Amino acid sequence: MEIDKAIRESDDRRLKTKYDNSIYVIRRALALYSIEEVAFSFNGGKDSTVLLHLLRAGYFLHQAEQIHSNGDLKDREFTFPIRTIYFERSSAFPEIKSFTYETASIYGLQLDTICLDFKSGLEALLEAKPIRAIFLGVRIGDPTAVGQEQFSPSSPGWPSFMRVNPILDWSYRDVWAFLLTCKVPYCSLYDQGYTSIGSIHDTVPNALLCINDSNNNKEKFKPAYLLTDGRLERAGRRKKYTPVSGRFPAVSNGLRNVDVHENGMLTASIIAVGDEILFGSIENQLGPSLCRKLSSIGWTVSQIAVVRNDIDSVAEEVERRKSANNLVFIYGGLGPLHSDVTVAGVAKAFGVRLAPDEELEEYLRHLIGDKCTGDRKEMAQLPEGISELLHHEKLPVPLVFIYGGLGPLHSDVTVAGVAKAFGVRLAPDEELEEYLRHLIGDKCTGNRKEMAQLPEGISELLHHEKLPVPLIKCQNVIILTATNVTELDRQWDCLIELTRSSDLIILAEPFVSKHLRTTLSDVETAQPLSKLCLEFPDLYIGCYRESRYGPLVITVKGKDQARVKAATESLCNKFNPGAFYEIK
Ligand SMILES: Cc1cc2nc3c(=O)[nH]c(=O)nc-3n(C[C@H](O)[C@H](O)[C@H](O)COP(=O)(O)O)c2cc1C
Ligand SMILES: Nc1ncnc2c1ncn2[C@@H]1O[C@H](COP(=O)(O)OP(=O)(O)OP(=O)(O)O)[C@@H](O)[C@H]1O
Ligand SMILES: [Mg+2]
Repeated sequence: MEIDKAIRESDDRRLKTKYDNSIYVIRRALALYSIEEVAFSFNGGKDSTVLLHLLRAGYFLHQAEQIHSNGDLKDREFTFPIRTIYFERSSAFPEIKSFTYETASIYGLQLDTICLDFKSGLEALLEAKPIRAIFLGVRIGDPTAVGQEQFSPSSPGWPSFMRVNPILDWSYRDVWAFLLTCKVPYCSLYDQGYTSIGSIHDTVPNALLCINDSNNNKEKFKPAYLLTDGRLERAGRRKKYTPVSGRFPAVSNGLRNVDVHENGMLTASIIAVGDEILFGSIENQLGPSLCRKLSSIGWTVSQIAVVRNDIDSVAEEVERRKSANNLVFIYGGLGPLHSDVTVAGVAKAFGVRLAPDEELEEYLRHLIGDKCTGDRKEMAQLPEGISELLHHEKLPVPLVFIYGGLGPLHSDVTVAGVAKAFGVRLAPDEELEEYLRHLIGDKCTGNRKEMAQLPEGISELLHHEKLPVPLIKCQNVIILTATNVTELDRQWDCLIELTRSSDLIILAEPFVSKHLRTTLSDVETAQPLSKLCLEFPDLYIGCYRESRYGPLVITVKGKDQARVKAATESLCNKFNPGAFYEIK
């Protein structure tokens, strides 16, 4: 098969992995459902074009296996029997319509054109045909992908079928790598700067691909595959799509949209995650250091909180802080350990699930290598809520009464089939995983994949050449990976450098402050200080003692140097000369 050959001959390892995983999902689906029970939802878009070729390759391999021809099946003997459904809309681009029909004719697709809306169309289709599973070209990052897995039952209120999403974890870059490597035709709109296609009413070419042609004053656009940052894929989609994805930069860099606090101050909150800090075993050194850094760029820190390594504690704190502050910084609890719950806590605070992020995984692959493949975890899944393990000391792995088709291969579908028969999903089973750990060892812990999960739809990676792994930003929450002050210094410098090119953190006017020291008692200073606060409501006026009966230090802080000076003079004038002296 041409596609399989093109991928095998390519030296793009990442693409090979994506391809293999998708083919695995397709073959699994074809093993679970008969050919009459599956359908392919095709609309001429780039994602469904990728899926078409994957399905053809997957079906070819499936059929070759079925007829034991050891792959001898020739391309020319090959027909593609999977029913293909196309919801035609009057608002679709003519180029999309014509590409869909041309493609159907080139590849001999059995195209069912449906002119109803999705839901009614599916209801009618499922009534007329025995379809139980539909392949879709949905990818993580699509607004409709939220909450979906590779196999996801249709939503409540929709007719009942299984949504199969073989390219759920493909990135924009993967899609183009595939289409270009396999040299397959795609809709001409993508060569005119369209990067994701909705209807004629909501889609324009992506402005990020615009080349200004000064000669004839006309806008020209580069082809879609030249868009380097896939997160900007939907920048040409208007209305409906614009505000949905947190990954869309107009929103994710949205600090400018966040209301500045009542007094014109930008406020940040700091959350440290660490049982050890609460036990008193280690000090929270990053908090004070971060306060100084934020203060140096004119920000006010409203709170430093320390929370336990516990998802709910993190989630509660983040939820409370994110709406009350322009930015929240969180650190600690990051990594593969059981106590590393920060990212999950942030996801929970935003009410989204954790989803695999390939870009982050790619960074982690460079950092921690290829050791972890996660097979064991995949095998350790059982039908949820109905499974019981039957232990016996003579059995290395406990029994579940059924045999054959058990293991990590694509043809090992028995457990999934049982789950399906009971209408429940497969869920990880820790007990079984423990047995498998003893049996097949610890080589495959899937740590890297686990660490490469991010809150879905709201995460953005902040790259900087000086950082081995990018920082993570979930809307207005920045996750710092620093574990000591030196690492924090480096990460902070990178954040500030990124800010200069992309408005990440607003650099506010810096504070001006004066510190006055006095040996006057606090009883003597209390009233004049209260009056001073009323006179200068725009300034921060605070005091602290160096010891219970020792000198008092008064701080006057604000953004206007003249006001700070006036306030300190006013205070000094209320007392005898020499009662206060300024300290640094
Ligand atoms: C075959 C198929 C199955 C779908 N199943 C669901 C579903 O189960 N739940 C749901 O909310 N939307 C479902 N949708 C709708 C899509 O999630 C989504 O609304 C649509 O693709 C967005 O496209 P639009 O912007 O053109 O409306 C389905 C769409 C298709 C084509
Ligand atoms: N009108 C439609 N008819 C059939 N399937 C559709 C239709 N609209 C969406 N789909 C299904 O939903 C998937 C996701 O749609 P989406 O618009 O995100 O991707 P695409 O159209 O393939 O590519 P692009 O992101 O470039 O528009 C499609 O791949 C297809 O499987
Ligand atoms: Mg589309």
